[in-house]
Amino acid sequence: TRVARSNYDLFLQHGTPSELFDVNLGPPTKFHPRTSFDFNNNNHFFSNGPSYQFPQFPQVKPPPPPPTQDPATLGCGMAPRSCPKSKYRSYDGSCNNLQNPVLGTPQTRYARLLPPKYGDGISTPTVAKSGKPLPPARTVSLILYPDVPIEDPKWTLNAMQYGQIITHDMSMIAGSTQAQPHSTKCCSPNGQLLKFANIPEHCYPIVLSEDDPMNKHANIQCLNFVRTITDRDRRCVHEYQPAEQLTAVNHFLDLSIVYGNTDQVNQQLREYRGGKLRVDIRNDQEWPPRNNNASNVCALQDPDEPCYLAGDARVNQNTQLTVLQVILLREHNRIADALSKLNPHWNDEKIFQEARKIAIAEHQFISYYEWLPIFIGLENSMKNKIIYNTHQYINDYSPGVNPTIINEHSTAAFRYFHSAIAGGLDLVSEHRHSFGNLRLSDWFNRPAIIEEGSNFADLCRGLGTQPEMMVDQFHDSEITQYLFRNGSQFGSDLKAIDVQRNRDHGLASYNDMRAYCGLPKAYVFEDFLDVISADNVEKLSHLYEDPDDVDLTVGGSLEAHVPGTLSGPTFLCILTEQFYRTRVGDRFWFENQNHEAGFTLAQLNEIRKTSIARLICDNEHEVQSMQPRAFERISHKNAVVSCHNLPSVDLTMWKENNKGGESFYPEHSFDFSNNHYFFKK
Ligand code: HEM
Repeated sequence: TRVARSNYDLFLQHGTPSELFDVNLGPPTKFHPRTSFDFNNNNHFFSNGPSYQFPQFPQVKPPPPPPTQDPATLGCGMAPRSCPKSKYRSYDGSCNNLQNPVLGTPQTRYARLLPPKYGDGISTPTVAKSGKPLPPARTVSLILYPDVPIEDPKWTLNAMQYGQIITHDMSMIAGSTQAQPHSTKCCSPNGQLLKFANIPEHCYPIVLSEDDPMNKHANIQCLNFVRTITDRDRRCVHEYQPAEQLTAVNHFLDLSIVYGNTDQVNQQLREYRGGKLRVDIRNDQEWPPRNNNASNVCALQDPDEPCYLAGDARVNQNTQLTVLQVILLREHNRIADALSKLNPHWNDEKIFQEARKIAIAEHQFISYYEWLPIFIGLENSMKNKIIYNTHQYINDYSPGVNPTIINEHSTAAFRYFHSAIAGGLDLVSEHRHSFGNLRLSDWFNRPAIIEEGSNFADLCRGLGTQPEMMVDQFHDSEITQYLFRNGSQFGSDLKAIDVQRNRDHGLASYNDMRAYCGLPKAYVFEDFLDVISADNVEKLSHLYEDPDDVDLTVGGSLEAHVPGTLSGPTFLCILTEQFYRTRVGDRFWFENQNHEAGFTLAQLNEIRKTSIARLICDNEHEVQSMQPRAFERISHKNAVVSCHNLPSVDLTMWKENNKGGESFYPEHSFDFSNNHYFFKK
């Protein structure tokens, strides 16, 4: 059967609620209206802006940091000297906001919705109200996040995996690779606690109790944990200003995972011919180039195994993440090939930038129109002006909206979806028969597996066939006992890390964030019963001394979901705020009407035909069929069809001077980067 209309067309036709997403929308969500969020509150981003009003002024005087140094040498964001007039994004996100060109660039601070809650008011990890330590992160993980495997009835592993693509595009805590073991060792090589005097700077190890299964079976008492680098570490703050963590990548949703976050990385990735990105060809297929630093980046068992180089350092972290990175890389080259055939007079730079612009737009479209409605709800996304039901431009860019990634979003709310991770990856044939399964922890940082036999196609089909795990409080032990185990019996625990990271970043408490998001403040543990089950409230009351002590990561993850979404109200409020800012704070957002940098309306409506299903089909020739909505499980309403029958972006709309549509590229006559074209005429 031919699927005549794109997912977006169906969405337009059905409006809200849509058959397309087939969600139970439930009653309208109630949370803090976004408009009352105080943008000025976030002005700590601007290092020269007003400093914090935080509730408890330091109870313990921290050692003063060394004198402020020139940020140019150490980071914390440096404004470019000037912003060249360009119709394309920079790689580092600079000059996206012309009023504040450094906004959204790598090595700058995360934003915050609420002031931090450090132990000493300045930088040490959060402690209980009483001053005592909080319950150990690993204990919290063992009690609240056990492995109870429940498959999601509706959504595929693809939905989980694309989520990780989106997060990697938006942020990465500075100082960590989030993959390979950190070079700073906070525990002895055999997992013992170090003597206090021997613990390196920035260590905040996760301590295991005596009855911990890892301790009992392998005598492991300590898991490595290195604190995120802050503006204080980089010495670009004043003496008593509370620490703000830095993110290593640019904040925009701009496929920086493919193109890199700096000019230097981008240069390493480009072929400089035909507008293409560098690839290695093996078995007639395109693979990312080799990483020259393989022994440090990957966990190779044989030095000849591939270890990839991409725009993002985490590309090799897990098998299915690498699969989607390869698909996105191939998509760029596929578009570049098509554009150079259509416009043989374009040079490498022109083809590269136009292909990049199209690939980014497809990615923004898939992220916002296919992925977000599942995770934060269709109605919620529309109501909050995150997506629109239109064939027109959407001119909502606002330079006053800060596109910076919010700490509460990346360190707590967005990590909630770690729950959807599956511990085994299905290998699936063209007939959708699952004939094998790879263990996640066998292949962390070992991407070679995707090149073996027909694995790449089998994994692509697996992404669209295998269900993701239910988004709930349960987590697969592949990530809570075996994370990055690299051949050892045990590894690390991602949930314990998430809880520890919450405290490392001094996030506001769950209770304060609840109140910020419009839920009543809790005075006793029972007050949490409005959104958290009695069983979990009881567990919280045993773990924590006071309702104000409950970590945001923990409380938020136990809330009942808002109908039609995969999140409770507190996380939903944070996620909604972030995705609003990411869209409206991006001058190059694909739906903006921008005579210089945007698309023609005809091109924009081509972009709106793309889908995750077609993206995979177009970039792995052995995959010949796919269900139209590949974040959704196969069913009679979403049956597998031939790839050719899935709607696709017609790239002939990018043929210059195409008389069929509108007048394309009218700006060319003023664009000096293209003056060979101008003068030729
Ligand atoms: C197999 C899949 C995944 C693995 C192995 C994984 C692993 C990790 C690891 C090791 C970290 C760094 C932890 C730290 O040191 O603080 C991290 C961070 C994070 N993860 Fe995942 N993750 C996966 C999937 C996902 C998914 C599906 C999402 C959301 C949809 C997600 C969201 C995040 C976020 C937001 C961060 C913080 C990013 C930042 O540094 O700002 N992850 N993950």
